Amino acid sequence: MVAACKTMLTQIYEVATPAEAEAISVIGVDHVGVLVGDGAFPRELPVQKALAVMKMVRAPSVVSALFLSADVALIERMARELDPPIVHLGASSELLTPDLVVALRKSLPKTKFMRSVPVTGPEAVGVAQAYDGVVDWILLDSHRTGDVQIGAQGVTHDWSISRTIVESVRTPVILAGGLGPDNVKEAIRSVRPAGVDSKTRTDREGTHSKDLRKVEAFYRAATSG
Ligand SMILES: O=C(O)c1ccccc1NCC(=O)[C@H](O)[C@H](O)COP(=O)(O)O
Repeated sequence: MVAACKTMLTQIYEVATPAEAEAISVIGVDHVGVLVGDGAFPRELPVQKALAVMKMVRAPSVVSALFLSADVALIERMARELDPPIVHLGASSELLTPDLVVALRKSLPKTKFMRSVPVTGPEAVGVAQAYDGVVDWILLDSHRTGDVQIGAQGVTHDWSISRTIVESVRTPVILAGGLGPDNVKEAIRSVRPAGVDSKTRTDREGTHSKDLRKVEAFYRAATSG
């Protein structure tokens, strides 16, 4: 029997249907990631659809509501309507700065916050440090130059930079970017994050719907010692 490593946090995006939400929480994934917004980005769920997905998440799993928008008023309004335990901010670094995140936190005091940080080079260390103590989790992700949002690239980045960040901040770090069942153990060994995230490599090939066998394999690989 494989011993479970209960301390490794797991997070799966993007969960877009009530059935996926229920199944993924039953697997034991800690954070069930739902992409929400006003439709400015592809596949964003509006409030009513997101609520139907969130309703099916079984405790102790919780919902992480991802906003790719940098429109703070929109994020605040939708977060009030959804009331998710976690708001995940995925707008690019230039568009959504730490001072705006601090202001958002003040207006949503009961909500936990996660901030994506693009790991594009050594400058990512300073970007991550600017969020240290500002958010509850820092998510280190791959980024395509010019994108106004961070992530969903399906590719890994330089894990040595991510390791440096893990060693230089106190805030728990979740590693994302090109992770799947086959490389998550190596990623954990290399970076030593508090948690791991997967989107593309736990999708059904060529789609944005989840492959539950891949999700379960990812979860098992991440949490077995
Ligand atoms: O979940 C999405 O659909 C999404 C879309 C656009 C940007 C980010 C998105 N998700 C945020 C995450 O935290 C992802 O899970 C992360 O970017 C990992 O992506 P991948 O490299 O595809 O595993």
